[in-house]
Amino acid sequence: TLSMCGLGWEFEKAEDHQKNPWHVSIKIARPGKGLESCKGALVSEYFVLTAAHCFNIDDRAHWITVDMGKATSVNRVAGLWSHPQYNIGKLKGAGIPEFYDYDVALLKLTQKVKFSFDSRPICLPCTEGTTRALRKAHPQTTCNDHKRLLLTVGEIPALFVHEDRKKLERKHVNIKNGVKRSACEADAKKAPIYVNVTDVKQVVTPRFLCTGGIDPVVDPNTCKGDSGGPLIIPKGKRFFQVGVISWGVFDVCKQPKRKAPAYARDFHLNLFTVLPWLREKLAEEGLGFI
Ligand SMILES: CO[C@H]1CCN(Cc2c(C)cc(C)c3[nH]ccc23)[C@H](CO)C1
Repeated sequence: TLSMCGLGWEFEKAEDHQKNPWHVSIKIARPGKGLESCKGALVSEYFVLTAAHCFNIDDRAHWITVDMGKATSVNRVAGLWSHPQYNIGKLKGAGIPEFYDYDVALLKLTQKVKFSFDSRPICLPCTEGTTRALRKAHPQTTCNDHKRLLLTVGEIPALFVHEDRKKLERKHVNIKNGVKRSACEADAKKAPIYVNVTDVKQVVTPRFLCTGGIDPVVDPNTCKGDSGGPLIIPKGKRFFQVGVISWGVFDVCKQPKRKAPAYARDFHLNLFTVLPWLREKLAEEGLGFI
């Protein structure tokens, strides 16, 4: 059966996880070290999409658990694949301690997820599910059509989900994909660890979407703990993932009392820039990449 992606249960009484049935919480329990947590999105029966920086090179799949919100089970992980071009230490030689290019990873679960009210995948770009969800279901619909329809030029209304003590809160932001894009990206240089950055393009590569700041409106910012969660475009009562939350200039959760500065921006890995990798890794998942 063709499972419908990106469908949330919108009734007011619906539970958080029924409204956001793709939202997952990821825990990494490294022996002898603390617990690290990240977020992710269910994208098929076996796979969760998240950020590569949530993991270390020597992390083992069996240290990772995936919680889909239902009190009962947590899911175990059979495999972890970070994007091959992800390398957080790549620019250390240039005095840039953290480099987030290609910050995306896929986790394969040990058991197939039974889709339900609480667990259902989000729509990925350039899949048949997205064509149907965009109600453009004519066979000529191309991957470029998806990009044109979702990543329009200008300020794009989008959202991410912040999890606070098991409560899921939707945060509404604007992707700066037009004239405001360069100002958004320029604020990356205000990050303390980027003091040695001469050209912002060294750290804000073409792989990123930019949100945050106060223009056109004050955008909420991400926290470190939001890493790996989806950046979502709501369209016609369906939800489309266009990005993965990667990094931010200012961690609002670290200084909750302090108002975020105007230069607080957030950067998200643009899924349209890693399609060959997504197609390859998700080839067996029946998503019907176009
Ligand atoms: C460029 O320098 C910064 C890089 C990352 N930042 C941490 C961080 C990560 C890792 C991931 C997400 C989603 C974040 N949202 C807000 C902060 C934040 C710190 C600043 O807090 C240093």
